[in-house]
This record gives sequence, structure tokens and C-alpha cells, in this order.
Amino acid sequence: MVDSVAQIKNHRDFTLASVTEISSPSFPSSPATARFSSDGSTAELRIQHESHQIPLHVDLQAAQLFKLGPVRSVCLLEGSDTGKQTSYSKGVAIQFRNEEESDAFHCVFQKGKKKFNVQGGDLPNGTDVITSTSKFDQKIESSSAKMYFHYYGQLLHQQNMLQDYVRTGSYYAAVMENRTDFVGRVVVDVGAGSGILSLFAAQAGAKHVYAVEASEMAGYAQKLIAGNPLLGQRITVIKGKVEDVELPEKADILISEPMGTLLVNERMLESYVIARDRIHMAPFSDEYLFVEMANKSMFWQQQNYYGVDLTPLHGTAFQGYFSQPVVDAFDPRLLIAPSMFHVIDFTKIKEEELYEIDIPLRFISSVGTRVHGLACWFDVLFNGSTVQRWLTTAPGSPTTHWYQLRCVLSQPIYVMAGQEITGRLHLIAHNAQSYTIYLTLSAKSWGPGAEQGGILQTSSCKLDLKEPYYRMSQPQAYPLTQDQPLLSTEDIHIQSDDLDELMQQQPSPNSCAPIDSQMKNA
Ligand SMILES: C[S@@+](CC[C@H](N)C(=O)[O-])C[C@H]1O[C@@H](n2cnc3c(N)ncnc32)[C@H](O)[C@@H]1O
Repeated sequence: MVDSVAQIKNHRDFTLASVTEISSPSFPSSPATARFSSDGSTAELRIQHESHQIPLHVDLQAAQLFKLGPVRSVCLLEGSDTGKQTSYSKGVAIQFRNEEESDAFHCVFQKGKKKFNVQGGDLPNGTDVITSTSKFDQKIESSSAKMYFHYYGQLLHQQNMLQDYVRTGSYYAAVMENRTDFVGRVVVDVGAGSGILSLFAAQAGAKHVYAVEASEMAGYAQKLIAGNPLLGQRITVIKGKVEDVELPEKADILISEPMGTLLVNERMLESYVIARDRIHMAPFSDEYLFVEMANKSMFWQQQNYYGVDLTPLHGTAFQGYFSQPVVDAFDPRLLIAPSMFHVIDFTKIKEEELYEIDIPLRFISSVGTRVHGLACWFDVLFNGSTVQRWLTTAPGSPTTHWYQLRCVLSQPIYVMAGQEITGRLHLIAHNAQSYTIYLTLSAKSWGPGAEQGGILQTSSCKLDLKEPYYRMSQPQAYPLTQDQPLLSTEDIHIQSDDLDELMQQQPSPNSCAPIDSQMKNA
């Protein structure tokens, strides 16, 4: 149902610290540039060594790329398949300049491979088809998918979502206020869970609803729907992954709740198409949180733990705690600048654009303080043709089961009131249904003692969105002092570059975010 042809940009370049041809020791290792390119039907990688003229052409269909370390990988080329095993006659060892570039290279490599593998994979219409090489299976590690669907197969987790009244109430209101979008329409519910949104769509007058759910919850949804026969007679539950299923008829409208922590966690957004969502970001100062996190690794500072010196692992433990994004509901007074936001426009975005999300950051601090990191949350627009409704997960708003997310720097930076904070939030999707987060924040200081051009303080961190630190049980007292800013999340927002254009766009006909009529291949 989702567009099955992956696309990569026409080309993407990388600078490699060094490339060594394993199979031709006569070629010394040298710095190189790598270009991924696509001519519309095939994807190729070309590696140009600085020291030799003839570039190395890598056929992405045949090649394999393996990580040997954070900045070292090996690429095996020109495989020959005997049916029993694949042997490789050529290989190159690649040294990257940093981990971030290594991750991005692997991501583009896999994208390029996928482009080749999925083409020509037409599935017959009108039947439910389960393929062993669906798009979902290609990009998600099977152990991750198994755990994920096991989790959602349990009623207690569905109940947790149903009891988030901000979430479920917003969906109910957005559907009922926009009945005209549903009356007489064929609807598909992507990831139906308990079937609740299918039942809402039927209440709003849908002609027929297909409730697609991959986990064992499909059985429970069937039971719930059968127990509500007046609505249930217009709902069909289909157990399967949305990527694998072909509906017996074309759907007009898509409804789904695919949001994870920081909106994108779980990578379920890629399984469907909606309208506009926004990721909000703002720097924060939270000494309590920072000390709490730093103290967690104090255990490893013991020099005599049953006669054993634990300190060799202190640094690793410290970095480990700071690689966990913090999920909790925090006081918005901890924000030190108005938030900016990044729009994800699902009427335009290609699924592959969610594999790597790169957001330049710029804020003006309202106070002089220590900046401990970046706070993030999201808003979703239910863009109905009758009523538009926002679901917000902002700090200070009624709490949802998504809470907010904070990336904490292990090295805070200092800012003065009015000082500019710049940086970058770079999210790279991984095959465990989540993202690696790279955050950099910088502040430039001038004044007495500063050299010409100012002093640049920069702090970076790498986090795994899959491994958050849930901190909701910690009530915090944040007394409001006189010099503390009272920033509301409704304060002026700084817009991403392309926002003006996005905000002027009219919602597409029949669309009601997160409901969209643009079913591809449905
Ligand atoms: C966040 S829950 C929402 C459940 C329900 N729609 C609701 O609003 O209460 C997402 C559901 O989508 C299912 N899901 C996730 N990815 C899927 C996929 N690719 N195909 C089918 N179901 C999927 C999960 O098993 C889970 O039950």
C-alpha cells in the first residue's frame, strides 16, 4: 500500500579519511571521495582515490558493507553466488572521518541497495499478500520487529494509549468534527491496535473501514468490533503488516496513530502518509537533571568495591548515561529561549526522507545560564476540512503518554542573556525501529579575555532514541526566581527555512491529518 519504490537523491558525496583495497595490496591506502548516484533504475557507488586516477565502481546490488568499528568499515564487492554460498573477490577497507559520517554512509548505502532490490516487486491487487521480503522486513531487524509487535500485542499497552485522554480525545474530536471527510468513504486504519480509530471512523459514517494490524492485537480488535455490531458490520480486520497488505478496494482515507517519542521513534511514520507534524526544539537549563545524571555513574568511582577498583569503567558509564534521551514532563520555565520548529509535511515527504532528518538550530538565550541540552516535543495537526485541531505534547500542556524528550549534554555550555546559540540536530534512522541522535550546540562569546573572533564553546552528544531514560516518577520543585524567564511554549516560534512555504499550502482534498486520501498504490 505504501509506495514500494525507494528513491535516493540523484547523488550524495562523502569524504573518506582513507580507503585501502584489501585485494590489491600494491595500491597504498589513500584519502578518497565517494559518490552515491542513481540513474533512476540502478544505484551505484563510485570511490575516487586521491592517489590513483581510475575510480572504483561498486555495484550496490552485489556489494555488502560491514562495520568493523565506529569509524571503520569494510565493503565487499563483486560477489559470485554459487547457490550455496556467496564469495567475494574484492574488498575495500574504509576509514571515516567521524562516527556521524560513518553512520550516514551506511544509511545511504542501504538506501541505494534497497532501491535496487524493491524494483519490479509488483504485488497482485485485490488479495492480502504477505511477502518475505517486504519493505518493512528489509529495513527493520527481525528481533526488533518481534519485540515491537509483542509489546503492542498486549492489551495493557493498548489500554495505556486509550487512557491517554489528550491523545484519544483529540482523535475522537478530530474525526467527529470532520464527519464530512468520512461519510460514504472507504477508510484504512494503519496499525489499528485495539481497533479504536476504526470504530471512530465507522461512527463518523465511513462506508467501510479496513483495520490493518500486524500484532496479535488484531484478534482482540476483531473481538471488540464484533461486540459493537452496528459499527462492526462496516469494519474488516486484516492481520498483517501494512507494507504487505493489498486491500480489496481502493481506500479514500487513511487514519492512523503512528507517533512515537519525539514523534519519529518506532519509525512507524514511514508506514503511512499524513499531513503536517512539527518537531519543536528549545535549549534548556536544568541543574537538577544534570547532577542526577552525572551522579548515576558515581558508583563506578569506587576504588575499593570488594577489593576491586571500578574506576576504569567510570568514563564509559558516564557516557552511557548521557547517551540516553530523558523522557519526562518538565516545567516549561526551564526553557531558556523560544522554541523553533521543524515541519514534516507528509503530503510531500518521501518515506526515505525520514531515514535522515537534519535540523539546523539557532536560538537567542533569554538569560545568562548554563545550557544543559535541547528539549524536544511535537505537535500534530488534524487538518480536517471542517475543523482544524492541534494535538500538542508541549511542556506545560496537559501531559500525554509521549511526555517530552530532552537530550542532555555531558559538557554544558555557558551563555549570556541575548547570546546566540547555534547547532544541529541530526537524526539517523537505524534498523531497530528508532534513531541515533547527534546533537551539537555552540555559543560564541566576545568581550574581555576573548580572542579576536570570539571564543567558541561547542558541546556534542550522541544518543539512542531507542534507549530512553523514563524519569516521569521524579516530582521536581522548580521555584520561580525573579531573574528566571517565564517562557510560554506559545511564545514566538522561530521557523525553519522552508516553513513559510509549507504553511501557505492548502490541505489536499479529502485530507484530514492524520488522515489522508493520498493512498499510494491502494
Ligand atoms: C501507537 S499504536 C496505535 C493503536 C491504535 N490505532 C490506537 O490509536 O489506539 C500503533 C499500532 O500500529 C501497529 N503497527 C505498527 N507498525 C505496523 C505496520 N507496519 N503494519 C501494521 N501494524 C503496525 C502496532 O502493532 C500498534 O498496535
